[in-house]
Amino acid sequence: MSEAKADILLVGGGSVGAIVALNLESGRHASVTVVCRSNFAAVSSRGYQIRSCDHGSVNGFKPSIVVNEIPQASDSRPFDYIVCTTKNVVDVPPSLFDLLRPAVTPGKTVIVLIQNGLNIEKPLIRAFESNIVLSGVSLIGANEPEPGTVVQDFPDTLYIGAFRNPKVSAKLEDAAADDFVRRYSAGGKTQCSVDKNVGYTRWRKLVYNSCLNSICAITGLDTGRIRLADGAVTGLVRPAMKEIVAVARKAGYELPDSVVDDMIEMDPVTLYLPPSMLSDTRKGNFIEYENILGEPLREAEKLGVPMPTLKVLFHLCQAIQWKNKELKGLVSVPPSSSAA
Ligand SMILES: NC(=O)C1=CN([C@@H]2O[C@H](COP(=O)(O)OP(=O)(O)OC[C@H]3O[C@@H](n4cnc5c(N)ncnc54)[C@H](OP(=O)(O)O)[C@@H]3O)[C@@H](O)[C@H]2O)C=CC1
Ligand SMILES: CC(C)(CO)C(=O)C(=O)O
Repeated sequence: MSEAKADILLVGGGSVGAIVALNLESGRHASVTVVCRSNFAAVSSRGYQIRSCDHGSVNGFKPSIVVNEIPQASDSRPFDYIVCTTKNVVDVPPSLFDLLRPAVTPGKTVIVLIQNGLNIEKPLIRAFESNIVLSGVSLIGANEPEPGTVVQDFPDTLYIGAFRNPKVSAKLEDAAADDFVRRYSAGGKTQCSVDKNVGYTRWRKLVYNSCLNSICAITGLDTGRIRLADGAVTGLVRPAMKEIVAVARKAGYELPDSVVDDMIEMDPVTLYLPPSMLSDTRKGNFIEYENILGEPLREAEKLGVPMPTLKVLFHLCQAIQWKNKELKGLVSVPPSSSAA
């Protein structure tokens, strides 16, 4: 007898969310309800148009259900999993936990955060103390150049492991990670594996994200061009990456020296890959600078590790965020006193 499909709510049907939904649905061990926002009209009418290095061209992919607001959890059929693939922008309300609250069944729904950054689980574990929260670290290189059209340039590699919730048994957390990996992998077009050391994996990925995402977003250059640009790798990328490695080591995660070159060379130059933060600045979207730069900086301050390059990158990103907040009416400035 085949096992029942898991009921999965996927919040954030953008670049990563579309591919996650495709992997889950194609394995036939999950039924996915996708919450879309700006691309709702496109996805609900025509489905996703996907060009993927893993799946080829998939035109008109429609997950089981497409909605444009977070549904209320049903007593008779609660969600087994809520997968979050929104950008984690903690300095812009509403908070992720307030957004998810109606759909979470206490003690039942497993929350999976497929998002970049450090300490993203903390507010979720505080808000849902009887629920399991899993970490999803993704390498995928996906973009949505227009609503509902998704381009995936990098093979989907996803690491799933448990964030430890002191009020939930570690055995149940690990079993949930195993179950999710099995369902996600069932379609056979992805590399999804269990992550036994979530802290290490997240710090390792920060070597890329804190440095390349921010430097590309600030300069407007993709990762290929940043490697070709005069002085950018030696003057900016490498020093920033070494600072992340130093603080990770002080925090107990022994990253090897080779991680710096591994991250710089991760994508081929001619892929001209825009990291997700550069895609956001190009679209005028808010950026995830707090969890990608702010949290590592705060850890460094606690541990007494200097991060001069990261600090400058953080404040430049903070200024970019403020610019977008003003454009979107979230902050206002006093009237101009210029005579012009
Ligand atoms: N793209 C990539 O290659 C990679 C991304 N990541 C991480 O994965 C996460 C997702 O990134 P990515 O897919 O690129 O992001 P996208 O911006 O492409 O997609 C996020 C989606 O979430 C939607 N969304 C945001 N808030 C809400 C809400 N309140 N209700 C419903 N939908 C909402 C957005 O809608 P709207 O369009 O209206 O804003 C958008 O469709 C991030 O943490 C990112 O850092 C990790 C590895 C690689
Ligand atoms: C490493 C990379 C570029 C894609 O996997 C990423 O994490 C991002 O775009 O934020």
